[in-house]
Parts: sequence; structure tokens; C-alpha cells
Amino acid sequence: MDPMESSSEQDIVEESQKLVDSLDKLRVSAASSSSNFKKKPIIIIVVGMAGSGKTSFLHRLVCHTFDSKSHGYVVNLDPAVMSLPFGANIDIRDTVKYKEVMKQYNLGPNGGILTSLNLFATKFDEVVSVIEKRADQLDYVLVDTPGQIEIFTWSASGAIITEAFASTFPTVVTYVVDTPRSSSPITFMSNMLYACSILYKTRLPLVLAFNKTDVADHKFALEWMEDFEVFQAAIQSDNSYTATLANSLSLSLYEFYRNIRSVGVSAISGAGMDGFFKAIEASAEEYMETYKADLDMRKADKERLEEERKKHEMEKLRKDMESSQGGTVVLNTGLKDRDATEKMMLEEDDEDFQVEDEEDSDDAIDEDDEDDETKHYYL
Ligand SMILES: Nc1nc2c(ncn2[C@@H]2O[C@H](COP(=O)(O)OP(=O)(O)OP(=O)(O)O)[C@@H](O)[C@H]2O)c(=O)[nH]1
Repeated sequence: MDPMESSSEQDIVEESQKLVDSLDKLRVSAASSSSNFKKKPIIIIVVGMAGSGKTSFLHRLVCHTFDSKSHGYVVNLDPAVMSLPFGANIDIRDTVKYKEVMKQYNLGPNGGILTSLNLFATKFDEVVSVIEKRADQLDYVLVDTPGQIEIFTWSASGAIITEAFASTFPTVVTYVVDTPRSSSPITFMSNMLYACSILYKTRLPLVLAFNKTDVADHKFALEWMEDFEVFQAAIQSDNSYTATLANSLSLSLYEFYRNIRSVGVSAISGAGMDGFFKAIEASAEEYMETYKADLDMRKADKERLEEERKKHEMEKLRKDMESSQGGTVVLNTGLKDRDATEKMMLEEDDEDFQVEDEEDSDDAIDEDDEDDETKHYYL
């Protein structure tokens, strides 16, 4: 059954291969779209631990943009969410049926969400072009992500989606923290380490949104971030191994704390929204000054490496041709049916010049139902 259409049965291996190919293609198109870069809208990707209040927070952002007469666009990337308190302009659930994916691929809930996101990522260039068409009328694009944070932050599709956004618009990641639950220094440290890893993985500006401030003030967190001695004093009474580790990490994270923006918000009461949008605007400016330049540099590096690789391959091919002195070179890697290969070479002898690369060669062999891997260079 095609999970994108929920129709007839198909081969799972074939589907997976197609998926990998599409992801590769998308990676290339994301990398090459820098020429279309737009300064507006700002993409706000909302991530956070399960239950931290991402969806409620996004709902609050939608209400705030509406009230302040700015134009928002909402993208939902959580295929497993039952109902959303806001209307999403683009919803993964309209394209991928999460339960069908679970059934077809015989997966559990997390595998189902991950595969749904992978399938959706293969179409993400279309999502970006829809937003590009409306770019002039939009101020913000608000992106909700799956409840299980790692499904988005540590998956290939999450990286592809983030990269596709970041190469076309200024993009800011918002990490939602459950403030009441982070009042324990060890939980706080786990959250900060996660936020830090997201910052280094995405290489995008990050805003820490301490949510649920209607229940617990986030002042303690700001104090811990500003002065590691206050944090160490809070953890002093705990002699466990985790506490000692958190203690030493507080020093290491000092640089991270200095470079990110933190705001206290409440998705329920709406407190802190102005401060949050100020942090987003400042981060978007920072994106243009620092992150965009870095992104362009990384892209140029990637292109240079690809160019070098091509040159190296051509040089290798030229040397092979020279050493064969006009004859036929057969690169044999585990040949089983020698006669069949010789026959194949003779049949194709008419060609003036023909080079089969490794991929083509593999295809041909697959088609003929042979498992030999043979490369021929005809001169
Ligand atoms: N008091 C209070 N509760 C909140 C706030 N934000 C969210 N909640 C509650 O926290 C719970 C989880 O909120 P969600 O918005 O579903 O959190 P989520 O991160 O989207 O959850 P998953 O996507 O399922 O992981 C709900 O019961 C919300 O009502 C807040 O600012 N204050």
C-alpha cells in the first residue's frame, strides 16, 4: 500500500530505496537553493521535550500574531497528533497517514512517526515553494514538531527539513522548556545539554522559551545561567554522581549560556509574548549577519569538495585508460561467471567510446539478475 495515498500493496525494500534516493535529491536541492534566499518570513521551528507545551505555545503564538496584525503561517510536522487547537496551513497529516505507515512497514509508534516524517521530507521542496510564493505577505512561519524531540532533532529528515528552511529564509529554533519540571538542577542541566546539542547540530540561532511561568517563575533558571556559583550552590547538598557531573558541566556550558537568548513565557496566560518576539527578531538579524554567512561558506566548501572529487575521479579514469593502452580494461570485483562477462564485452565491442560508471554497471547487473559487479572501459 502506498502510504502517501493509502492504496495498493508495494514492495517495502523498493519503497525504502526510493525514499533514500528522494532524500538525497532533496539534500542537493536544499543545498542549491541559496540563490532564492528571502529575508522574510522568519521561520520559527518549535522543539522541546514531550509535554513541555510546544503545541499550546504554538497556539499562543498564532493568537499573538493574529492580535498584533502580523501574518503567520502554520506548518504541523507531527503526524501523530490527534487534534490541534489551531488551524494549520500545511499539515503533515494531510499527506501521510501515520497509522497506515505503521501497518505497512510493521512499525511501532515512534518508527511510524519517523517514517512518516521521512516520507514527508521527500516532498518538502513543495512546502518551501508554497511558502516562497506567499513570502511577501508573511511575517512568520510557525513550525510544530513531533512530541518525541529526537525524532525531529536527530533524524535525517529533520535535518533536511531544517536545512531546506534555513537555506531559503531566516530560521530560528525555539527550544521550549517545561519550567516547573526544570526546578531540579539535574533536570535543568539535562534540558540545557539537549538545547546545546540542538544549537550545535542545527547551527541556527536558538531561543530558550521557559514555558509555564504561570506555574513557576523562570527567574531561578536565569540566575543559574548567569552565575554558575548559584547553580553549584543549588546542587551542593546532592553527592550523587549525576550531581557531580552536572556541577562540572555548569562551567562548560557558560559559553553556551552567554550566546543564547532566554525568555519566560506562558502558553496559557500569554505572558512574555512581546519579549519572545523581540528575541526572535534579534535572532533573525543575527542569522543574517552570522549564520547565513556560515551557511554560504559551508555550501561553497561542499561544492568545492564535490568539484575536487569529480576531478580526482576523472584523473583516475584517464590513468586507467593510459595504462590499458587502448585495450579493454575489466575491473573485476568477485567475478563468478567469467564467460558471461566476456560474452557481454564482445557484444558491446561496436561502441567507439563508452564508459559505464559503477552505478550503471550495478543497474545492468541487477536487471540481468546477476550478482557480479564488473566495470568495463571500452576504448
Ligand atoms: N500551566 C500551564 N500549562 C501548560 C502551559 N503550556 C502547556 N501546558 C500544559 O502542558 C500539557 C502539555 O502541553 P502540550 O501543548 O500538549 O505539550 P506538547 O509539548 O505539544 O506535547 P507533545 O507534543 O504531546 O509532546 C497540557 O496539559 C497543557 O495544558 C502553560 O504555559 N502553563
